[in-house]
This record gives sequence, C-alpha cells and structure tokens, in this order.
Amino acid sequence: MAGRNKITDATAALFTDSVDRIPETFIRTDEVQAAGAVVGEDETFELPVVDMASLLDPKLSASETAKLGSACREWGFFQLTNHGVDEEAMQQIKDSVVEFFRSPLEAKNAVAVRGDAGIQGFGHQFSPASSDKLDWAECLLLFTQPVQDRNMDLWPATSPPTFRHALERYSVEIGDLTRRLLGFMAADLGVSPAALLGAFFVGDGAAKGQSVSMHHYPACGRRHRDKVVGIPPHTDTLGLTLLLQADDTPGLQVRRAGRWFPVRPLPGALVVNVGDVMEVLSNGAYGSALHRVVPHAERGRTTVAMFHDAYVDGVVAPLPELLRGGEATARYRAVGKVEYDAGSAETLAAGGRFLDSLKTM
Ligand SMILES: O=C(O)CCC(=O)C(=O)O
Ligand SMILES: [Fe+2]
Repeated sequence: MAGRNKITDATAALFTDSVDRIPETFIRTDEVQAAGAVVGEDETFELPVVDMASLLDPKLSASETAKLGSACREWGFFQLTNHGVDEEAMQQIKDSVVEFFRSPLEAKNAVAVRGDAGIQGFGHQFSPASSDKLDWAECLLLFTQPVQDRNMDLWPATSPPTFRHALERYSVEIGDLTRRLLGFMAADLGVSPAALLGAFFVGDGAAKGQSVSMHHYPACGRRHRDKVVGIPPHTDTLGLTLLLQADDTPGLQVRRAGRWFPVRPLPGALVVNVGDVMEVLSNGAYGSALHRVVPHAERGRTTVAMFHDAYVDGVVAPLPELLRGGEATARYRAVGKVEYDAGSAETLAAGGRFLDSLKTM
C-alpha cells in the first residue's frame, strides 16, 4: 500500500534553513531529468481561462460553456475567474493554512498521520511502496464531507485557532461552486444536470465525498532546484479538483503533447482539473491530465486542493445517458466504487494508473 510518512525533526529543519547538502532520500535528479521538457518562460501560451460570470450571463453563457467544454476536452485543466467564492472565506482559508504550515513541527505533528486514521493527517504526500524517495513538501490531508466522515482529532484546534471554522466554511463554498460548475459541464456534455450532479451529490445536497490536501512546498534553493520533486507526475483519481494557490508562486505544471506547461496563477482565480472518475463519467470526452509540482528556488508555495468524489449507485461507470441509443459504446468498464478505491490505492502504490485497466478500447 502507498504510505504517508511523518515529517521528522531533521526534515523540518531542512525545510526551514537553506543547507548545502540534502539527504539522498530527497535527491531525484534522474526523475527530474526523465520527466521531459518544460515550456520556457519566453514562450507564449495560455492555459484555458473560464469565466464564471460569463457562464452565468445569458448573453455569454453558450460561448463560455463551449470554452469550458474545450478546456476539459483538450487540457483537462483550466483557471476559473469570477468564481463567486466568498472573498472573506477565501482569505480565511489562505491565512489559516499558511499559518498552520508556519507553526512549529510539534504543533503540526499534533495532527500527524497515524496508524489508526488511514490516509488522513499531516505528513508527506503518498510514497510508493517501492520507493525510498520523499517529496520536497508537507501535506495535511482531511476528509471534509460528508460531515460524519470528519475526524476532528486531525483538524488543528489551536494552530491556528481560526483553522476549523475557515475549513468548514471553505468546504461549503467549494461544494456550491462545484455544483454550479457541473451544471455547465452537463450542458456541454449533453446530459441532464441531474444525472451529472447526482454522481457527485446526494439528494439533500451534501457531497458524496469531499476531501482536501493542503500543501506546502518549501523553497529549495538554487542549488537543489533540479534535484527535488514537490509532487511527482500523477492524475487525480477522484471526480473534480479545485485548487487554491495562496499566492502567485508558480510550481504546478500540466502535461500536454509531451511537454510540461507551467500554470501562471491568475490573481483570485482557482485552478480546476478533471479527475479520473470524471473522465470515466464523461465516457472519455473529458480527459484527466497528468500534472506535477516543482518547488521554487527562493519562495515557499502553499496550496489547498479540494477534491470531489463521484459515482452512480455505488458504481464508477460512464453516465448511462451518454450510452443510450446511438453508436456510443462504453470506453471504460463499470467497476464498483469499493473496488475502484482499492484498485486506485494499489496502483498508486505501484506508481501506475488504475484508470488504464478500465479502458475497453
Ligand atoms: O499543489 C498543487 O499545485 C497541486 C496539488 C495536487 O496536484 C494534488 O494535491 O493532487
Ligand atoms: Fe493532483
């Protein structure tokens, strides 16, 4: 199984002070080199930008929905502007998460990953069982919805005192935004909003599953820039991801046509990406894109990635509406949600992608 390692005193010291030599476990020069070319600073390109205000404007909605659709089909990634998330809620979660990561290790380890709490808690992200390498990053992972799945023992209570309230509020805001966004994705896919929304939310409006990974990528110094990895290349295994970047420090890169495209954070925007389950639901119309994080030499970077899970009647499968009549055949075999989660965890540990085993063509 993929494990999550605790952050040790030695690692915390490494993340705080610039040092000449870093331990072997963080040195991954081969991986960095093998990962391929990054699109240069001087090259002009623009990750798709989708504007929620335009989606909601009756005059502009049709063309903006087409833009949203093409972003999900061509990139699996876009920046979302004018998303309508309450500004105070955004500021509170940013401040709380930044403050959490600034706390002393002892305070952070009060909510550390531990044997009886599964994947939740503070530590490194996932490390494949086969690897002794560690990411240049620390991560607090928590389940946020349904509310009864919360493990409050792992929600920081005092470091900082604003944390719990900020996360609760942000969880509701992102749930609402996801719901709005899915309505437009349904229109683009040509399915009823109820069908797509029903995969993500239960009747009373609660999310079937919402979780959050809060990340901090410490500055790695010029010397170590080409050796360390923030998060290795992966796709997100759930339905949809909404990413908040606490500031404009770059680091996220998206794979397209054999190269890495750096995301240049737009002020106030959220980054949205299609996960593996959404690729399956859309019967392959939308693509879940490979992405990774590269630490910055001089600046630390803090992000909040919120994930929404999705399934229909306990099964991960293409939406039935997309297969009805016509020529469409299922490009993915249906798999029980329990089997999907177990399979994802197992292939993640082996460094593979469970989604590939579901493809029928
Ligand atoms: O921090 C980021 O920019 C991306 C995080 C991410 O890819 C993830 O949590 O799956
Ligand atoms: Fe991701």
